[in-house]
Amino acid sequence: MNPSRHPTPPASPATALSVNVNKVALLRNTRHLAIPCVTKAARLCLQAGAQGITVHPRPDERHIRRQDVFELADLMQAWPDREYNIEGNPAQNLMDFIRTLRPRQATFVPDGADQFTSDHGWSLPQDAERLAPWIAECKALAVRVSLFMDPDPAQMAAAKALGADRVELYTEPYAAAWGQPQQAAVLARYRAAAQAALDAGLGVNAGHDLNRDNLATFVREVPGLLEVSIGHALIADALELGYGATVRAYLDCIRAGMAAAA
Ligand SMILES: CC(=O)[C@@H](O)[C@H](O)COP(=O)(O)O
Ligand SMILES: NCC(=O)COP(=O)(O)O
Repeated sequence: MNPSRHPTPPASPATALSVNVNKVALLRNTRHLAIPCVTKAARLCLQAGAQGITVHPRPDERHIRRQDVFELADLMQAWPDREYNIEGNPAQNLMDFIRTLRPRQATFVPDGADQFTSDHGWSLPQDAERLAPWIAECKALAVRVSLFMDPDPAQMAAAKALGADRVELYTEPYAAAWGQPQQAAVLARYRAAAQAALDAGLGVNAGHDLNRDNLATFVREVPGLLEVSIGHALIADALELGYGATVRAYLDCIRAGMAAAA
């Protein structure tokens, strides 16, 4: 489909929304019926204005399978103004996808093969030596590199020194603190980590357990946020509201956060 014929998305907020479609694949994998369709979900999210699609093809293929990664790459060819973000551990299966598909962004996540979900970032400088060649290879392929990191200001300069373009702040601790007495203190850590990343010359992404309740505050409070990748809560909302209305609701949350920050 000619991209020029796609519906014009609403005015894009500075913070891009990348929809993670892992959980569409998880539901699909529970029957041999190819529904719900992962590429249809991605297309509907893009049509509603999502600026990107994210997948995390884990080695056990519990949700996103190799074929999904390739079919989504084909879909993204028709949306040249949107971004494809492939997440994974470069020590496992990620680099084969990067070499073959050259997505706009690769997000390095230090997950073990059988990990329940992502629950921590890289440790720098401890992980630096082994990450450096993978980062260099991605850069040589013109693939932007984002490192999944805990909100630790002290590690941001090392991420930049490694050649990373961005960091993705792991936001589960923020989501867990949402509405709790410690919310302000936790949010202050993310502000400090983002500012340290910006000071080091890194772009700032964020993700994990963001949702319609906690997103606007995070966008308002965290400086320089370029992208949020959101899957679990967004797909859960889409089961109730549909993909289009859900994506528009999340874009509204981002806009509200940007407006409050202005
Ligand atoms: C890296 C991260 O926080 C998520 O993008 C990750 O994809 C979640 O993985 P699951 O969808 O398997 O929980
Ligand atoms: N990098 C975070 C992501 O892609 C989605 O995380 P979640 O919203 O499924 O927790």
